[in-house]
Amino acid sequence: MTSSNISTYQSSDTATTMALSAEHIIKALQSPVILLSPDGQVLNINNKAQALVGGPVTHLADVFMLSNQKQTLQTLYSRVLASTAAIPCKLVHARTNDIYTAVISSIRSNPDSRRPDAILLQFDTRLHGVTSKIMQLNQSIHEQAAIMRKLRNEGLHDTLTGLKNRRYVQSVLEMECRLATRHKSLACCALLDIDHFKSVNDTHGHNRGDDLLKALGRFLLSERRSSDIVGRWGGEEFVLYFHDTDIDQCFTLCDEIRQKINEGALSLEPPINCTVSIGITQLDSGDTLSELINRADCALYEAKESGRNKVCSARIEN
Ligand SMILES: Nc1nc2c(ncn2[C@@H]2O[C@H](COP(=O)(O)OP(=O)(O)OP(=O)(O)O)[C@@H](O)[C@H]2O)c(=O)[nH]1
Repeated sequence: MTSSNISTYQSSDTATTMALSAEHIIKALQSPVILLSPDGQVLNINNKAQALVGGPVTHLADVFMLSNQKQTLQTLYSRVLASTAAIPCKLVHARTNDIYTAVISSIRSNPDSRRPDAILLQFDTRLHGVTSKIMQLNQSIHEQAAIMRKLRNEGLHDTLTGLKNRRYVQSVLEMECRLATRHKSLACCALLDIDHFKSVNDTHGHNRGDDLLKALGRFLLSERRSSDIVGRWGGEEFVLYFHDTDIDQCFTLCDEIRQKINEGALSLEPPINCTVSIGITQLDSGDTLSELINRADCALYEAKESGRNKVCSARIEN
């Protein structure tokens, strides 16, 4: 499910915010998870759940029925709406007749609210430990919902490039660091800096410098996979965050970006010669945001010092 699908869901603004903010958390979980609206509409589904149900799905009832014929999914939803505790259930896949064990629980941004903002369905073949994982996820969603509300007030975007701004990326990466510690997730962070940007301003003027920054922003967005995060870190520096990506894959992705920029992919008219240097690092369990960024920054420094127009990778100290 893409964020654009999610944002078309209009019935509850809070549910939409939660679905968006839950996206990273749900993706990081090791078991199949579906986030539902209170009427069973699918707001978010992670890759593991998609593999289980056989592809994207818009409504839970399209794929599953309850294994107990006397109940309907609607009665299950009613029980969940009335309860704050997780409820175990068994679902039958309508196409394969396979039975799945799952836990379904309500998510409330306000614990006093009678109606939940969303419903979480987590499948588990072992079931052991699922409830505590749901508690963690609920907590994370609440933390994220609070951050998202704060960010909404303060502005999420960089006004020049339209990319996510530094404050937004910092908040999201802080959350990613906490999740990585809990769930051992695989991810990489990159800092990208335009080479000799001062001389672009000096030679072509500040407005053309701005045009270059905007073109680079557009290009980075076009190169981004749907799960990646791209933001302007400041000045002529950009930050990229890649989920489910190890350091070798990150190197390949970033070196492709570097090469394309070197070959004129920014399509400015009239053209401006531009190269970039990139420092990359893999997220390490227990990382703080500043540790992660410092490593990427050291690698960027190395790329600049060793001649620019290259990608350098930071090693994690043991
Ligand atoms: N046009 C424009 N220039 C900016 C903006 N933000 C920062 N800059 C300029 O970016 C330049 C950065 O220069 P330096 O930090 O010396 O770096 P550099 O010239 O890119 O050199 P290296 O990074 O070492 O390759 C400065 O001249 C800033 O004024 C902006 O929003 N628009």
